[in-house]
Amino acid sequence: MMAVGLQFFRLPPEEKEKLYSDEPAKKIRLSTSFNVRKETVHNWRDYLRLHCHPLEEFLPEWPSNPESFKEIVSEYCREVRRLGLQLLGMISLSLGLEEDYIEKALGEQEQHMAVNYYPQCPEPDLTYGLPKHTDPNALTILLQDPNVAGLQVLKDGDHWIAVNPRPNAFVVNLGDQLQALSNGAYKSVWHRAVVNAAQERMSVASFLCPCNSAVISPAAGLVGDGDAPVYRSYTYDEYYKKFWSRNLDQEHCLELFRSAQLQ
Ligand SMILES: O=C(O)CCC(=O)C(=O)O
Ligand SMILES: [Fe+2]
Repeated sequence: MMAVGLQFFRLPPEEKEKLYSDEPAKKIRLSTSFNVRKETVHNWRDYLRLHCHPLEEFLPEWPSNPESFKEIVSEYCREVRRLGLQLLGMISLSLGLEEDYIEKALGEQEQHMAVNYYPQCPEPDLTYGLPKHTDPNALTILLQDPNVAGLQVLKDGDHWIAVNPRPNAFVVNLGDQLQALSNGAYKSVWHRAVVNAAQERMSVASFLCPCNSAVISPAAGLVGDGDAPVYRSYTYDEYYKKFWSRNLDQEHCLELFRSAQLQ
């Protein structure tokens, strides 16, 4: 997966330009930074963003250069989805819910992928690959460059720790929707990617996302008995639009969805 991703970013600019777009709603696009339409300070990142489910719907539009791209990346996407759904089952159980609770609550989940490419940066102290953010979706499965560190997570709200790559391991991030569904029991982690002067870096993030019409609210089994719902109900469509209308490093987007009683 990493190798074919890197081959893609090594293509000549004229070839890559055909896929360039800064329109967040586009389902297949090559872009840069995070949201160049909104932000005033750009980040040191290029990324290829693909919608991946249902595969048959999107595959025809995926890059056909490098030649092996579609085959390798589609197999990767299928496997990652299987893993993600298994994890959601385990997370449901860990909350004392039915194993299929979260999967049902999220509806037929979309799956998006960001193939991130962070070039060597001559002045890494002046920028980020990705600034501090939480992922807006439900669950993120991140494959890191095995040889170059860069991911950091915020611990106890006040210091950053490096999550260095481990051979053959994924990093799993819980996103905003699992924080909401679990009524805050699971936290959507603040994380960022730093860049360095010596080496380029890659990461591949696979995002499982609720279907747009899914109504997200704290699981009924987790509220009551003195535990008020921390978040109000909303559709994922509403959440996702709000997320992309903002800058990445503002306050937690979920803060805007707190229930009225608790504000
Ligand atoms: O490059 C990384 O390690 C982090 C990527 C990430 O957080 C994202 O794509 O949302
Ligand atoms: Fe992220």
